[in-house]
Amino acid sequence: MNYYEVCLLGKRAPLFTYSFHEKVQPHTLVVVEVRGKTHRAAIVTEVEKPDFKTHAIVETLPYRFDAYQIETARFVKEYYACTFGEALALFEPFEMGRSLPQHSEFETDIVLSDTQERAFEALQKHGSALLFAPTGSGKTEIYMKLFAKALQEGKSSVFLMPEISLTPQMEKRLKVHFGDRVAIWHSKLTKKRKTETLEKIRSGEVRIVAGPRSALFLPLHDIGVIVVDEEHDDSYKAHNRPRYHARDLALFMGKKLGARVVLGSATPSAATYARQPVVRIRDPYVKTKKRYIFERGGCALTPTMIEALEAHHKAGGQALVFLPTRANFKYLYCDNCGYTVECPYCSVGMSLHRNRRLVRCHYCGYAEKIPESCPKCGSIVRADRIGTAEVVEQLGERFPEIKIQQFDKDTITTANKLQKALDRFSNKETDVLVGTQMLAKGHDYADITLAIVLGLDYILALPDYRARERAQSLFVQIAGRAGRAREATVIVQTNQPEFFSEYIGDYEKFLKEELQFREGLYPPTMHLCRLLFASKDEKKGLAEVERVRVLIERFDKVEIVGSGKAPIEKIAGKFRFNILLRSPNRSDLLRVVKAVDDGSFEVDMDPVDFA
Ligand SMILES: Nc1ncnc2c1ncn2[C@@H]1O[C@H](COP(=O)(O)OP(=O)(O)OP(=O)(O)O)[C@@H](O)[C@H]1O
Ligand SMILES: [Zn+2]
Repeated sequence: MNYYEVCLLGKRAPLFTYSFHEKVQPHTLVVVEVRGKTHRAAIVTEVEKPDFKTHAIVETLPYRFDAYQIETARFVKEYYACTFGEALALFEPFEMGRSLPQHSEFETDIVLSDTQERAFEALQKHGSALLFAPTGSGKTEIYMKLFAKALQEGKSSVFLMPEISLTPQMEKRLKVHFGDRVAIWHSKLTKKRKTETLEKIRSGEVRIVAGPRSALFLPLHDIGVIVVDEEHDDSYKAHNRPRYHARDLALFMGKKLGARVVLGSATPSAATYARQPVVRIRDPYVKTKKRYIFERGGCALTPTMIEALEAHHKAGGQALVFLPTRANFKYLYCDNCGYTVECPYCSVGMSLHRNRRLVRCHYCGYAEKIPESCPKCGSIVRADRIGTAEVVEQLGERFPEIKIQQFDKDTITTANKLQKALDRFSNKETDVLVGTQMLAKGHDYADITLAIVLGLDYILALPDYRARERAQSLFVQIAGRAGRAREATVIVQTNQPEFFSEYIGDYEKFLKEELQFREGLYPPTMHLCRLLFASKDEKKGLAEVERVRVLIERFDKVEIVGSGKAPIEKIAGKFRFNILLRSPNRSDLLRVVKAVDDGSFEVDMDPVDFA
């Protein structure tokens, strides 16, 4: 009899020992029984006969995880603090005994401009690099040339994009050049489609997979290129265990695989800009004129905007109206001057607790009374605003002849609805899209001549160290959806117009200043880790936080920025608490967290969400 330690895939469980009458290779997929229920599991190692009673493996399956998948899963387990089984469950294993696909010739008709060609060549010089290029500069064309080159070398490619809202249009563009060699992968595919696609990947028919972060984990043969488009986007960070960041994992996997990693963005994250070699393009592919109008005032449509909507519609143009997602937490902000109550210690906006009449920093816990009027301009501060539905309604009443589509998570709930909404926009059955962050990402429509941007001040006031970066990047990305082929107007409602106008056409300047501001406080020079606690009993929860805080203090290695209640104090009947840790040294942070981690809290390394 042989004995094996196995990990239960996707389970927060320790390794278990099972027996099997035959030899089984490490990393093979198996089925085991735990308390009468069957589970998918993977062989971790062979072990000596244990002195306790073991059960037999129910079945071995003809699938195996590759060495790079195992190494990446180990890294995820250590770095993002989860079990090996949870980490490994991210991956789809390879099929055993499947012969490698034949390398077939591939001709491409992708023609890059000189500027694009230079960037393409420059990217070849680096194992990984940032392609820092404005919206509409043809990053997608460059990626496609990279995929074509990989194909010519008999290699596969992974093309990550932040959200499935981008996949339908991208799929069309990719199919033109790659036909059936390309497949789209995302979590909303039907089970049948998933099985079919996986089979095509395993057989080598599909050599390019495009999709959101889960597309990183497929059994593609011989990955030569990994592209992370819109690398600045937060949706690359998983919000559940394992809380990995797909961009960072792409870099890790690229090294293991010897694959080239290209991170692309018009508005790269400050961290990537600081860490990666930069390949720069300065101009869009089609240079068009863009006019910017800044308007002060609250988050509402102004007469200028309404006139512009009508005029652009009459001229046959399409328009976008952007409003930020309703934040999960409330914060305070002056409608008149844009003033935000900031924590004096953390330089982030403080969140509002109206019933307690205070504003509190949820990084460090510092609190003060809600100011009765804005300390800067004396007018009344407020914390409410309108959403997409209200704007759609307002516009609908005003212009019954203009066809408006609400474009946010409330209305676009399925892949099918998304496809239909985008098709209607593309066919000009819709004139105006009114939406949230979903609008900002990568869409390429030639006839958008007007972009209206509301509520950027709310983003600026977010209690988040990346508030400025998020506001800037949204502004540039939304503006970038307009004027891709025709002259366009961008109307921005903000009480801090200088903050946006200063960097128009020069995002790099913003990044440099932002990095200076963060020096010694926030990433990339400092690393953050957030510990999340939840408890039905408020007192017990607080005591738990206190206990862990005291343990961490003993190490004297990492800074405790703050601890206490989370900004969203209660979810699903559970009180929420957090501890925010900071250190210039990642391994110190990991070591301390590991030493105190007894499973009673969630660990969020490199958090992007502070709610
Ligand atoms: N070399 C090229 N040949 C033909 N068309 C091109 C070329 N480069 C760019 N274009 C066209 O210009 C438009 C913008 O290009 P693309 O969508 O690739 O830009 P992008 O940099 O990916 O933009 P974004 O950052 O906004 O996603 C597209 O419609 C694309 O087809
Ligand atoms: Zn603070």
